[in-house]
Amino acid sequence: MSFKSGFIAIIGRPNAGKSTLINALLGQKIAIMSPKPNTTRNNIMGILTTEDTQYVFIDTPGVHKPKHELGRTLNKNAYVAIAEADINALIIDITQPYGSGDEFLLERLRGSEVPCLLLVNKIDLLPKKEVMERLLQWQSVYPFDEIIPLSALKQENLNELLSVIRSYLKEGVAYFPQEMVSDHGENFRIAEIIREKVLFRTQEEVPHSVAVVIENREDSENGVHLQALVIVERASQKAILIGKQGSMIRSVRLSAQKELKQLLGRPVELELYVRVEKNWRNRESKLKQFGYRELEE
Ligand SMILES: Nc1nc2c(ncn2[C@@H]2O[C@H](COP(=O)(O)OP(=O)(O)OP(=O)(O)O)[C@@H](O)[C@H]2O)c(=O)[nH]1
Repeated sequence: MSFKSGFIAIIGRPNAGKSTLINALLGQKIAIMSPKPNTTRNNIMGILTTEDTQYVFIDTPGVHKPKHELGRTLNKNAYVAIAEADINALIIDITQPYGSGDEFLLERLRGSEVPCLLLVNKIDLLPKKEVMERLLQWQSVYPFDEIIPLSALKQENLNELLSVIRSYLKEGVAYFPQEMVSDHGENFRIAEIIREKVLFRTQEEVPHSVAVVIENREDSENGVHLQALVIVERASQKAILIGKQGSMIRSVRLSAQKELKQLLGRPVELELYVRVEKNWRNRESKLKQFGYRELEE
């Protein structure tokens, strides 16, 4: 059988399940996931290489109405992924009604000449009959090349999805070595895991105001010593994040430490510091410093 390869942009509104899907397809955590919208802030490649195919999935930030410079950068990066992909895969949360956010994304996709798939996610949450009704509605709003119902969380229909994607890929060589699973290095994944632990423990504006930067890393025979900065926008957010007698930051630290030990396969000692950087989401220099680069179109 001939070898095929290509880039598949996974796009969708915040919370549709993009990161969950990519992690499920790869069988490991490439991108953090949370119930908070706009969890993903970078385009992250998840690379799956099988005997006959290399799938390069691009997990993109959820497209939304931006309120900050950060939000504008996130949207822009999703559009760059659309423009560069060999296949666009729009993922939707079937439990959410069709709305202006979807229309906005479809407008973007209309300009693209590559195949466009609709991935209908979270089918585990609705009765089959209702899933069918909603599929028909979606069929009427856009000429998708394929519509694939699935559950990223319950890992339903994922093999079917891979074989459909393969049928649209062109013959070609592998872009990346077989063992490579992501374009982001280990320190990126470490910072993201810490941020995920914060997201799960905070509400409203706090999760959106947090960035994590690895300040120092020392690897030794005994394990890994990490110092990380957790950045927030206001002193009141810093107080929330530290918690009563440091209880919140301690809980974040312990939970992150546990997962990092698994990721690195060695003992991990994590130190966390909370710092206020006023209004960082609107400051270009800070966005760059914290790793949120705007991609070139
Ligand atoms: N029931 C159910 N929940 C799902 C499914 N897929 C994802 N979720 C949940 O939906 C939430 C959002 O998932 P993510 O994968 O973080 O979504 P995302 O599209 O990457 O989100 P952003 O990064 O905000 O753009 C999480 O709480 C997931 O557990 C699914 O198939 N079924």
